[in-house]
Amino acid sequence: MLQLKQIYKVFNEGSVDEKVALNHLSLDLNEGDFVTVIGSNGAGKSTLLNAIAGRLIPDEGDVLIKDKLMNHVREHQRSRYIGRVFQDPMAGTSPTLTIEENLAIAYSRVHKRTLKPGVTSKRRMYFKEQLEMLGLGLENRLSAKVGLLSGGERQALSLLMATFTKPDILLLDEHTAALDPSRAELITSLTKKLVENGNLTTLMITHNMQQAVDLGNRLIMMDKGNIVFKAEGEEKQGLTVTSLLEEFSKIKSGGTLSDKALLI
Ligand SMILES: Nc1ncnc2c1ncn2[C@@H]1O[C@H](COP(=O)(O)OP(=O)(O)OP(=O)(O)O)[C@@H](O)[C@H]1O
Repeated sequence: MLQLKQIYKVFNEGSVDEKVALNHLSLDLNEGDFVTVIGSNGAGKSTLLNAIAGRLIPDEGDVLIKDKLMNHVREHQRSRYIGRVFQDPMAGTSPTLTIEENLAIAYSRVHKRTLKPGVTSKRRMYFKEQLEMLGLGLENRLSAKVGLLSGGERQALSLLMATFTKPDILLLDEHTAALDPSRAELITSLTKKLVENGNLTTLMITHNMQQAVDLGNRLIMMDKGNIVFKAEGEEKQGLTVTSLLEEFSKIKSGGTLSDKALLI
């Protein structure tokens, strides 16, 4: 479903600030793979998601979605294939538009040919059904301006907007990190449900080791722009926070390791 071949990205090349953010990274995801992505600050996690989404173009390497080369497909064109949720709950929705209008925009991004002015009653029913899955009562507030929603409600709506069109790839960029613990838990369980229901191929960056262990069927750990540890299948299921920290410790050649090295 997604192939990354030898992706290389350097920032500020030739200057004292030169930084290799992605160092010939390769990754192959099958349909329905749910990969949690961990790694310390500056490891290249967000750059990886930006390269997939087309927000930045790698200096070298290929990005393929469903065997189609994406290197020259711009970010707004790739949004047909890719759903993305950011850390900031304000980032994925328009506050001055209603819940229904926000959903209509997300819908039309994918169903371009079916775009009609206004929201038809059939489509409104569909939006209501989708909102019901969130369990937050938003299906009864279709005409409410999104700016009036709480951070958690807004992030749930962003998640729904990124998933209900069944994108080929779902990118989650620390999407629970800015929420209080109970809301973060809600968004985590919604993520699990929506990804499983849609069998969505997903990459989720997190600094929460427990979340990285609990969610998904694969895990990758990044360091210095490349993948330094990966687990899948039974190995992934058997991972614990302690075993992950031990792996990281080994990779960092025996340095004293605290949770902080990965969490911060
Ligand atoms: N636009 C940019 N210009 C210059 N340097 C950048 C840019 N974007 C990222 N970098 C650098 O590339 C490296 C990788 O950054 P990236 O944001 O991908 O890391 P990350 O693993 O997502 O980190 P964090 O967990 O802190 O979000 C960092 O050293 C960062 O400073």
